[in-house]
Amino acid sequence: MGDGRSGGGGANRPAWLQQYDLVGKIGEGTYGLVFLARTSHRKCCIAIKKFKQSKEGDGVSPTAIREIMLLRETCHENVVKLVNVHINHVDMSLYLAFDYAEYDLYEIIRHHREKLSHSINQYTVKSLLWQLLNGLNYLHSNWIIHRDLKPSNILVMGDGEEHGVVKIADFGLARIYQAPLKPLYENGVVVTIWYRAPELLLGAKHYTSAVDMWAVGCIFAELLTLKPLFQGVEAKATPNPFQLDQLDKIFKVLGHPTPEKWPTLVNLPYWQNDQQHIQGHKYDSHGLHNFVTVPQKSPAYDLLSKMLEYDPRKRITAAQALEHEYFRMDPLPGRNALVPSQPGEKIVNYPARPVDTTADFEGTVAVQPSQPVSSGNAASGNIAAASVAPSRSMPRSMHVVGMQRMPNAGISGPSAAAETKRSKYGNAESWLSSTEEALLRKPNGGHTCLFEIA
Ligand SMILES: Nc1ncnc2c1ncn2[C@@H]1O[C@H](COP(=O)(O)OP(=O)(O)OP(=O)(O)O)[C@@H](O)[C@H]1O
Repeated sequence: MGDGRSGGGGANRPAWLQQYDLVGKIGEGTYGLVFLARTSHRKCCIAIKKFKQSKEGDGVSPTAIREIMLLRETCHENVVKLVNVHINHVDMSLYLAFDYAEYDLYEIIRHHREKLSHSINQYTVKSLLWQLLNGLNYLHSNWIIHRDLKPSNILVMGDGEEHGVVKIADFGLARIYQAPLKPLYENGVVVTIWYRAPELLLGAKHYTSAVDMWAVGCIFAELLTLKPLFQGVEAKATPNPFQLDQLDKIFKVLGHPTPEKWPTLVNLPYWQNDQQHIQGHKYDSHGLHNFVTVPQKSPAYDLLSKMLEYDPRKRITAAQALEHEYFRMDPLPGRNALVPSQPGEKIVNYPARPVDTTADFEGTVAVQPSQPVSSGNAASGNIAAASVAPSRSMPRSMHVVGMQRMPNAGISGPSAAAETKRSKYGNAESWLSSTEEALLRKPNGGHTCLFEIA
């Protein structure tokens, strides 16, 4: 690399970008692009997530910056490490650099379904779930609710010291997305609703960490069956349209929710307002046992049904789930989820992440001068301080997958408008001292309750 494609090229490259050699684009989500890069000195792999600008071009909000500062403080083996943050003052776009993970649950499940045509072994399912719950328990204990858990956000490390270790990605980013970054509905990007909890689908105004446990239940079922459990068709109006089809899919499996079993159901807006489809329509439950491959009397089934409990206050918490009998019986969960479960069992070789090597970065300017790449972690709270994770596995193969080439915005210096924004938002460190965010509310029935949806 270092061939000039890496973000505007040569000597003009902003200081922070010079520590990375771009390999290519590895993905595109609702809010941005994800790139694979290597640190120039140590050749560690890094995933750089670039947030696209909203149509209004509002840039990065103070709330987003404050939120990112909090994310930089998180440190747990099962939570992906945010190693660096950069803001491009030219257009106030945001770059977050994370530890790179070769696999994710979306691709692992897909590989089993489409290539191997056999289920994921019990040890791997249990180890993936165990680690996911450990990471989630850490986040919830630190008042962070993910809000967008789905298989593509659950990463798994490739070859190396952390082989087979699960890393939760994209946690806390929902708060950054809220404003001013907007989802790109107009560009045809689909927001997955398959893992969304019923209370949110029914218009609940409060998030609790129980929404993440619902998503974990859906992911657990998908690991067992290789198929998404509730595959609703998304309603596309903005903002927050009523997702009737998703509720329909859930009710068909789990039966109609009742105020007897879920007392606060009667307060939910869509339960109150949509008499015809929701209250009035009676669903006969087909029963969860008809959709999953584990016996109804097994600990796995018991845990799954506790995760898919309608009433968020009764839904099992991550801490409680970790204590469940399922994790105390053979096969016991392990740190490397990808090793064979029994001697003699064949190891599954999952495909390396495809990389579009034709894509390139846009030029960027750091919030403050970056420090040289070092092996240690940077001082916390320093938004642009460079810190690079210990060596990561390199992708085993690189190939172009025919994605679109990114436009190159260039780095010709900030515009007057950008200068105004820089003076408004550029002093990132000042946000660290700001503690006025009402982060802590009383946990509700064991679940962390943090967010109020506008
Ligand atoms: N740290 C990382 N290492 C390796 N791949 C990553 C990393 N973070 C994200 N990815 C991958 O990049 C791709 C795009 O991720 P991104 O989070 O932008 O979108 P998404 O999860 O597919 O959708 P959404 O935007 O709706 O969350 C996904 O395949 C994801 O697994």
